[in-house]
Amino acid sequence: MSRLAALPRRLALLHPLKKRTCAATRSYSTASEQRLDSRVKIVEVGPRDGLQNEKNIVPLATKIELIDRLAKTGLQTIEAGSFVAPKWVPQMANSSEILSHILATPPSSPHPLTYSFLAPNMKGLSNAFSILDANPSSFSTESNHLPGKPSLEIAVFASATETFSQKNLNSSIAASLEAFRAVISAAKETPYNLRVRGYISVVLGCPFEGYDVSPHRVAEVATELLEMGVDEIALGDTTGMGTAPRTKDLLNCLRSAGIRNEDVAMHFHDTYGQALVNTAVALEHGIRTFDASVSGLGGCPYSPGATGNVATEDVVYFLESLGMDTGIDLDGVAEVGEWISKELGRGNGSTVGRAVLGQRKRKQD
Ligand SMILES: CC(C)(COP(=O)([O-])OP(=O)([O-])OC[C@H]1O[C@@H](n2cnc3c(N)ncnc32)[C@H](O)[C@@H]1OP(=O)([O-])[O-])[C@@H](O)C(=O)NCCC(=O)NCCSC(=O)C[C@@](C)(O)CC(=O)[O-]
Repeated sequence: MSRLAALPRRLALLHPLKKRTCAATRSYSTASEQRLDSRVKIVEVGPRDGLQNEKNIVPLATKIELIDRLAKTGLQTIEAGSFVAPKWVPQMANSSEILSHILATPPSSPHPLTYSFLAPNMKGLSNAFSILDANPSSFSTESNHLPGKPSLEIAVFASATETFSQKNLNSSIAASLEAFRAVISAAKETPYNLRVRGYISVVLGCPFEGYDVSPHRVAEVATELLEMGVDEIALGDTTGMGTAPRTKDLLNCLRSAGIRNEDVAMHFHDTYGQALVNTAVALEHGIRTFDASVSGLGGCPYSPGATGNVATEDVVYFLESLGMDTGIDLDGVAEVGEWISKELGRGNGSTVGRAVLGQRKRKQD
């Protein structure tokens, strides 16, 4: 059954549960949720979330090389750009060129590849559509898989707090959700039939409102996005303020609200060094999709003090050490991480990346 066909049943489940309190965490998960599946999906967000905060404009050729190199490491979903207002995030201004490149010369890969682009409003989505219209038959859709042609995904991004929503989108949470409704429905229309991801930022701490972020509010926003038709909710610990107990409480709250683990991705930043601990909590809870950024690049321009996403190399090493299967070549990602760090003139932010490359060098010496 397709995801869309499954939606009404899921919504029928969600509605009566919407007002459940988050205390009701007992025995709600289904047998399939409890089954410990060892396959984990890593969403590489380096080329977008990782680069968007870089002060100096990264050359288009470097961005494209980064995306192409990452696609050869076994990563199957790569967030490649962002159709936002350039005066808000100048670094993402050449996302049209990036999308054009991906469609014109998709990297050869034994795996199907999906590229994701943020679009906060219809203006951003129209800009993405104009590239798709100029390149028909160059991408797969949810309903029409074309061998060797990448799939595309659009991501909208809501917030769990009003202050962050104003700072990031210049609008209230409610107004942003109304704008997303149009984006989601247009993205899903024929001929595009695109997958849509719905981010929720600052779910475990807000740079303006502190630790007091209500998990109930997160569950409400997630429910609204799912009702609008998003295929996945990505929970952003934008500030890295999340801790193990609070990650657990949040996920229990979402479960109580009827949100399925398979509809949830975790997006951890490592500002306080808690990202892998929180990853373990989410994994134990049954989550199987995690965002990460090569060499720990990143930080949100509208979240002062937030540092990078958890490094892809660290997440891969950690998950594989637990017996999980990421399908990613650790050495390959470590090389990309070292390369992009040098290109950006910064240190490699991945502990594992440095260790892997250091060990290789010692062997060679
Ligand atoms: C939503 C707006 C546009 C509202 O911003 P606004 O200023 O209220 O928008 P507006 O409608 O008044 O338009 C202002 C100007 O921008 C243009 N414009 C308007 N929209 C677009 C567009 N899509 N693409 C290109 N141009 C656009 C529009 O045409 C106009 O141009 P002008 O008439 O001045 O020449 C703005 O707030 C914005 O772009 N915000 C994005 C901020 C952002 O990208 N933040 C980072 C991503 S979120 C994140 O990183 C967190 C995440 C996802 O990683 C997860 C986590 O860790 O939490």
